[in-house]
This record gives sequence, structure tokens and C-alpha cells, in this order.
Amino acid sequence: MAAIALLASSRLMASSRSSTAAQRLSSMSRQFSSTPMTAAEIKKLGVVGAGQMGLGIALVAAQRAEVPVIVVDNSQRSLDKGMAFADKLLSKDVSKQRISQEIADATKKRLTPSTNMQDLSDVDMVIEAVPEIPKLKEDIFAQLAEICPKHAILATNTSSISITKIAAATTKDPTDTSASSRVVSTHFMNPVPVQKGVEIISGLQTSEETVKTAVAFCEKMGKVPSVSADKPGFLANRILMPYINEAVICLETGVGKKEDIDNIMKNGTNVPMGPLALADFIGLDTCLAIMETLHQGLGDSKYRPSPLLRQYVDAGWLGKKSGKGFYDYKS
Ligand SMILES: NC(=O)c1ccc[n+]([C@@H]2O[C@H](COP(=O)([O-])OP(=O)(O)OC[C@H]3O[C@@H](n4cnc5c(N)ncnc54)[C@H](O)[C@@H]3O)[C@@H](O)[C@H]2O)c1
Repeated sequence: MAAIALLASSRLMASSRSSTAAQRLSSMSRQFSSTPMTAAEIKKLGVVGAGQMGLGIALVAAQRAEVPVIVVDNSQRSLDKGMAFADKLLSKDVSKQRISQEIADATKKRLTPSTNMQDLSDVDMVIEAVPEIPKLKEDIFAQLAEICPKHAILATNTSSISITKIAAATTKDPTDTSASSRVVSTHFMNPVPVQKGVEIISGLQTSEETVKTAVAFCEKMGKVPSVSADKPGFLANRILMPYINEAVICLETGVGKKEDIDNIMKNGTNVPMGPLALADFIGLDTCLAIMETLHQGLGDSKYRPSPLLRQYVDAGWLGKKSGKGFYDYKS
């Protein structure tokens, strides 16, 4: 499926090897200890949020990294939908002879759905992929710090929220970095089974070992890490979202019809889908949340979210996942 603009840019950036990604991260923001650190082995993974990103991450980890994965979601409906989607993807891969039936069966067996966060008490790493709402993510990380083992890597798939802020939510005492030093961002690209790019972002508190372990695990999943500083939108969405937002403004102000906007970008810049179709695919709520983070975080009016984008979200027209966005997906 669609190798989206976000991902195309990510591929360009990701031409270097992941070991150098860890080195670049080390040198970017702060001095690490002079003791060489090694990546810890991840034997069991947890994923929080079984939506399009969480499920994709869980599936690729189970298949490529061959680790058992507990997938936690507070909605049984989302879990059922996610597991059914995993079945569908695996069957498709078998029918197209990309993988054997044995690999599909083994992958499926490694996925355990759950509605109970306490089931994350024995994981070595957890990747959070709940909606892009700062307070929600902070609450989840406060819980993860309590529930997960004291060595576990606590990773977020956030598209734009400060990793430093998410890490700070793991403790009431900011001088105690025993949990916050284990927080890192592994920002996978959508769709996870297809796209190789992943952004690795460390917060102020993140330890070198945490970064190395996250990079090594992403590599085990077959991904190519790129390094970004902990700034609003990081690299991928700092570039992609203003492009999508401008396309919505063009629609809103009558510069072009949706088909013309998408066609000119698709046929003129060699991307697999136009910006409005891409926004529907990502989720309009996610796009709005990222624009809000860019607007607030960078304080520049050029990042103001389109009022039409906000109206679509208010209407519940969130794109492909809700059956309607700029296009209809019911039929
Ligand atoms: N959609 C994209 O293209 C994309 C790409 C990269 C990163 N992201 C980021 O990934 C994250 C998830 O995005 P998504 O598109 O998968 O969202 P989604 O809406 O498809 O899925 C979110 C899931 O989280 C679950 N959830 C909500 N509250 C929860 C809670 N308290 N505990 C457990 N589960 C809970 C929901 O039931 C849902 O299944 C966001 O931070 C988003 O910004 C999205």
C-alpha cells in the first residue's frame, strides 16, 4: 500500500546505517557517560493501543523480531478489529507467497490481546500508540512506570508531542530519572508493515542505553532509524503536516476541488497519494493534533490549523478509520 510522502522523505533521510543513528543521537543534545553502553535484549514486547499504528507495530515485531507481544487496548472492539486485521494481513501475505503458512501461524501465536494494563508487568519494552492527546499519553506513562519492570524501555509512537514532557510524567520527583531515562520515541511510519522508516527521538532524560536498545530493536524489526531532535513535529511531521494543512486550506478557500488538489500533487510530485487522501489515511484527528502541537510549540501563525480540518474532526469525519473524511470509504 501507499508509500506516502511522509515515508518517502523518511527513506531519503534514512540512508545511513542504524548504528550511526545511535551515534548521531548521542552527540546531538547532551553528553552521555563515557562508559560504553550496549543494547539490552528485548525478549517480550508490550504495545498500548491497538489502532492502525499499534497493531502494525505489534504485527511487525511478532513477525520480524519474533518476540511475543501483549497488545493492550481499553476498547475490546478495537482489539477485535485489530486482531481481525492482523489475520487479514497475514493471510494476504501467505496468498501472495510473501511468507509461509508456518510463519503466519507462528506470528499470530505471538500476539496476545488484552484490556488489562497489568499484563505489561513482565515486558522488556513497551511501545505506546494511543491517540495524539498529551494528557492521555502522560497518564499512560505514569501507569507504565508503575506497572512495567524497572529495566523496561518505555517508548512512545507520538507524532509530535515532546518526549521530555512525556518522560517527565513517569515521576513526581524530576531529579529521580530511574524511569524517565528509559523513555524514548520510536516514531514508526504508516503503514508499519510496509514502511521502513522510524524516527528515534530522545528526551532530555533519556539514557544512552535506552537509545541503543530502541535502535537495535527497530533494526531487528527490519526498520531504518533516522534521528530527530525533540522539537515539535520532529522531522517527518514538521515537513509533512504543513503540506497537508495547506492542501486543506486550498480546498477551504476554493483554490481547487479535492480531486484536483490530490491529482496535481500525485501526478506532479510522484507521490503515491495526494495530500487529502493521505490525510484521510493518517486520520484527520491525528493531523489536527499534530498541527496544534506545531502551532503551540513553535508559536508561529504559519502553523495555524485549517478551520475546515477542525470542522471535519468536530463532525467525526476522521478519514478512512471512521468511514468518511475528504472521501467516502463506506462502499
Ligand atoms: N496514523 C498515522 O499515520 C500515524 C503515523 C505515525 C504516528 N502516529 C501516532 O501513533 C499514535 C496512534 O495513532 P493511530 O493512528 O494508531 O490512532 P488510532 O485512533 O487508530 O488508535 C488508537 C488506539 O488507542 C486506543 N486507546 C485509546 N485510549 C486508550 C487507553 N487509555 N488505553 C489503551 N488504549 C487506548 C484506542 O482504542 C485505539 O484503538 C498517535 O500518537 C499518532 O499521532 C500515527
